Amino acid sequence: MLAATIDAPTRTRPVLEVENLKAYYQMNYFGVSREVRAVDDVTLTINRNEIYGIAGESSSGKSTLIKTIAGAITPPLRVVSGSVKFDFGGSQLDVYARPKAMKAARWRHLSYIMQGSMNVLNPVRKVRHAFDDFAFRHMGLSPAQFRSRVEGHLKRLGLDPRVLESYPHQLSGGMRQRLTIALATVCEPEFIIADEPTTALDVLVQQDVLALIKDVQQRLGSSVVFVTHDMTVHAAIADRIGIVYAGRLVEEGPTDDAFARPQHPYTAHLISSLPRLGDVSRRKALPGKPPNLSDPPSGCRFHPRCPLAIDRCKVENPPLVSRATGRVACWRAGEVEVA
Ligand SMILES: Nc1ncnc2c1ncn2[C@@H]1O[C@H](COP(=O)(O)OP(=O)(O)OP(=O)(O)O)[C@@H](O)[C@H]1O
Repeated sequence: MLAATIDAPTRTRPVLEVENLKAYYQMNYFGVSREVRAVDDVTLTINRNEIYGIAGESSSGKSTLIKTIAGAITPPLRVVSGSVKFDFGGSQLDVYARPKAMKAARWRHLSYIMQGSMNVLNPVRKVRHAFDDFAFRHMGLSPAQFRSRVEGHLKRLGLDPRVLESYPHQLSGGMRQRLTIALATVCEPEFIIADEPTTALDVLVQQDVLALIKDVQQRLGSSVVFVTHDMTVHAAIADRIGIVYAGRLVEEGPTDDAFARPQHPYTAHLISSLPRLGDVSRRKALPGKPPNLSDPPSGCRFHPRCPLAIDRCKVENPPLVSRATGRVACWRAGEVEVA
């Protein structure tokens, strides 16, 4: 389906609604148990036909959030409360109320591009087996029709179908990542989840892979949610961006707005740490370290590192409230300057 055929009300129809989601790692060390609150009360909505980027530094909970959205959780991770609901063209899917339905929806309606392409490409089998193993049974086609569909899909994505006869180790990292994207999209899913889709690729290949994600998203009219700590990747493809700090969503809005007018001091910090052409001055590092998520700070979790913190921030957790173009959780929202 082409994006151009999607009318405006359909485009703004939510395809995913996450409400008050809490997902914790239940750890037990020598009889002492503790919870790592990696996703702590996250509420967000993703619309049809949009690319939503989740940003934040390492260990902020980005991967755990999208794993939880994908229903791909295993112990010690546990969903403590909240809900994740998809609406695939009128058919509702409540991920944690009906986990079996989620299994059936994978690949067909929803695909998940995990970190590292080798996870889905078996090193000792030719690439075509990955397509046979993951996609064939979801497409209701004869083997010959399936093969022709896969080859057509690869060609549309600028890939030579002969690559199906290669072993993963014969291909470059960029090619393997392109194949992972082709694999994740061959069933034309409405929703694509990607974890660090371009990390470990060099800059030029990275641009290629980003263009491919954008192209396939537009071609299918699907929604994409992806995670990366790299703000330049968000700037390149995300329509909207959600900033996560210590397991919580602290700011969300259209990417251009978030970059031009960040409302949260943490967003401002992420943006001001980006290198700028011709600017050789040293970027100011944020003091301190990201908090321990089994014992996070009281009030606003960012307060120990925040240049604008006031007493209220130490005791009261700021709610995520709507602003003109997005949402922000900060008692001093809007008083921020990008250095
Ligand atoms: N399997 C696990 N068991 C226990 N704790 C975990 C596990 N995986 C992640 N965590 C913890 O959960 C928190 C969030 O980790 P997560 O990987 O979701 O962050 P992230 O923002 O995706 O980081 P990165 O960018 O480094 O991948 C961290 O404190 C991390 O140590």
